[in-house]
Amino acid sequence: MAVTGFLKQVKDLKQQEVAHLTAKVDMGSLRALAESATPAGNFLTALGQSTPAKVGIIAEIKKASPSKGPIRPDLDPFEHARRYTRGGARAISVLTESNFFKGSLADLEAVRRATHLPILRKDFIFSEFQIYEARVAGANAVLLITPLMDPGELAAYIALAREIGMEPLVEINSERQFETAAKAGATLIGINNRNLETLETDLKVAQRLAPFFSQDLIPVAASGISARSDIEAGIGSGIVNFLVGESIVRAQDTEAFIGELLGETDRDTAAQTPLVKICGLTDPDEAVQCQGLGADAIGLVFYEKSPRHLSIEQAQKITRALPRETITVGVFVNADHGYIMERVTACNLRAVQLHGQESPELVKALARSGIWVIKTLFAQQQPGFDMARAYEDAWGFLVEDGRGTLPGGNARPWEWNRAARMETTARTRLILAGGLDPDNVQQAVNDVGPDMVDVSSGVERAYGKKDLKLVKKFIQAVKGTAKV
Ligand SMILES: O=P(O)(O)OC[C@@H](O)[C@@H](O)c1c[nH]c2ccccc12
Repeated sequence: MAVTGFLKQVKDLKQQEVAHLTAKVDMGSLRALAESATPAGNFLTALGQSTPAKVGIIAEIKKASPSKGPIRPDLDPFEHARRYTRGGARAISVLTESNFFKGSLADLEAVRRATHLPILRKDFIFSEFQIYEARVAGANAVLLITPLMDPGELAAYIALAREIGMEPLVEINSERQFETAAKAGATLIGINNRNLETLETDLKVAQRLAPFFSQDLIPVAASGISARSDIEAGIGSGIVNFLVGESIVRAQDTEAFIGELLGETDRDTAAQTPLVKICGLTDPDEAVQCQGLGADAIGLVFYEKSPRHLSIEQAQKITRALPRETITVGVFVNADHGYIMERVTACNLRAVQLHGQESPELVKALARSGIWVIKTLFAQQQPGFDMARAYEDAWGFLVEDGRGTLPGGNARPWEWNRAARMETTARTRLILAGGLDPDNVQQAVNDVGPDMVDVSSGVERAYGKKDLKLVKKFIQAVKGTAKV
């Protein structure tokens, strides 16, 4: 498709860049790598959950732009992604284009380490190479810009992205482009208020095009959104997902600004619903059912003295049965690096939970390989809550009492709110555990405000066997609803 203005300029430049890169790679092995990548999160599912009362904000990492020049050149993608996550963003968009937007794939990789939210790679994509590359770096979605390619190519790239586990966000700026995108098979369609040829922004574009969308298509409004009133105008025309770049990046208080866009008046009551981790599963069917009920994370115990201990083969059966977006967590007690990594690799684990006296060095070494490390800190045992600073590489802290006979899963409630007072450096995630059950979890969540709650015995009928009715009741108590 012939393009003009800025779009032509980028297209020419990027085509050369991509030709140069693809000359050097073996596309077959890159595709194999992309197919085996299983980043957490599902972009389509996440956006599908938005409603007029709870809109989805896709917060963008954008250091500079062609129309504005530098926006925030020193932006740290890792720290910013954490702020977006805490503030309640639904997904994160990362501009990886380097010439005009000063982004990189390394930025996307840093965001991947920082969050469990789904990630969109924003770039000027016109080759399968860039789609594979996005997946390998940890993306759950890629941007495809309709006027940048022929309708046939667009359809092929949409299919390719889905084949390797990503959902494309297909961008349009006119009625004609909408027709092309819909015919090519797009589900998520980004209405860019900014015309990429002239770089002019007009918020009315999304409102004008939204009425064309049928029920099975999801519109996402993008560009120029800077206030709650812009979101409300979008809601008025049937849009419930919004992509926001510059104004979020420039905000003084990122979390508060996202809260404003979401229409939250009281940050405390609007705090994010915690994720739910069901721990100590031993059966693939049960694990799949827990996931189906809304469990975000599944814990697999690799500790021989535990009644819920799994062999590598048993654990593989469970992780292979689960959908890609499930956060699979291997639980270890005083195991060494080799023992842990063998299981991470064989079972394709997303995270590890270290439930003994593991050293800060081990946490650091594991975190370096891109695994999310959850370190357990105990109220009544070492390492205590005062050790948080020493474990600064941890993705999160699981807080437990530590009095029971087993290292975990003792079904004993404790003074949870001691954890709420815990001091951490760059607020690492807080995962509340120990004695939680369907009857007490709501109170515990209100008292502590954790990022995740963890339960094992509280939803069991026997060691390692979950009572699905209790699992459902537990998830309902945390999230207000459970899936059916
Ligand atoms: O910073 P804004 O005005 O909130 O815009 C964000 C986003 O829509 C914009 O970055 C964008 C939309 N489509 C693109 C395509 C390429 C590069 C960038 C974009």
